[in-house]
Amino acid sequence: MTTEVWPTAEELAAIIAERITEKIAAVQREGRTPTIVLTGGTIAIDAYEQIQDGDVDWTNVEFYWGDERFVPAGDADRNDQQAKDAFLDRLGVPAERIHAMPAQGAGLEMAEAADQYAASLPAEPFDLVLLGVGPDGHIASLFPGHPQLHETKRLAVEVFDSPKPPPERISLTYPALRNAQSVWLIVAGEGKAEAVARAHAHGTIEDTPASGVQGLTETVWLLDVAASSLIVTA
Ligand SMILES: O=C1O[C@H](COP(=O)(O)O)[C@@H](O)[C@H](O)[C@H]1O
Repeated sequence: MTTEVWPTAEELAAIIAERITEKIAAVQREGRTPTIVLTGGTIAIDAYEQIQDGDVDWTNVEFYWGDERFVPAGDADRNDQQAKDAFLDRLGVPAERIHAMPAQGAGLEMAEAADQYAASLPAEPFDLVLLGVGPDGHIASLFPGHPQLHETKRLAVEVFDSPKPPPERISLTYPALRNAQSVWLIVAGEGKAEAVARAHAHGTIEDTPASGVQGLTETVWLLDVAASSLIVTA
């Protein structure tokens, strides 16, 4: 695991935007179609807004989500809509490359929606999973103390009681999130400092879900100074 710290949230967002573009370009240079799992959250959206064309074929990237709010398609609360508004539409990513989680109102119960999404995931590891971290240490929609933390079979699950609104969500589980070459946890702000410190020290998945996800090749924490301020170094 590596941790990189940047002076401000603005600088962090710019670096995340650059790194995402570089990662996608590198996978495309290998002759493969990159598979990227997007997160919601404040720093993620700030970063997405700064993503530029770069040396990337944006028509040849598969985008998935780590979690989604189970509200109607197009709702401003949806993580997919926020990403479309921030960069996917601007860069011309075709609809067939955007693997959004099913929305409320599409005729599926939440458990069916989760299972349908799980069935649509690639078998090969994702190239990159991006994860925001909540002040309580949650990642995707895996919240402290919730039973979804212990799911070992299903790759996506329904969440009926998210402590952060809206309450109904779908989330990838650890088995899906860990099936990734690179996992980047992106975190800004003092309000996240305790959770970040726990994940760097004695945190468990029960109290700090962010402790429980590692990439197959790399796990990188990208932080601003405020979010890193309580990490205890030996
Ligand atoms: O609800 C969610 O929250 C987290 C973190 O969001 P933030 O605004 O505190 O940065 C996010 O990672 C997750 O995808 C989202 O659904």
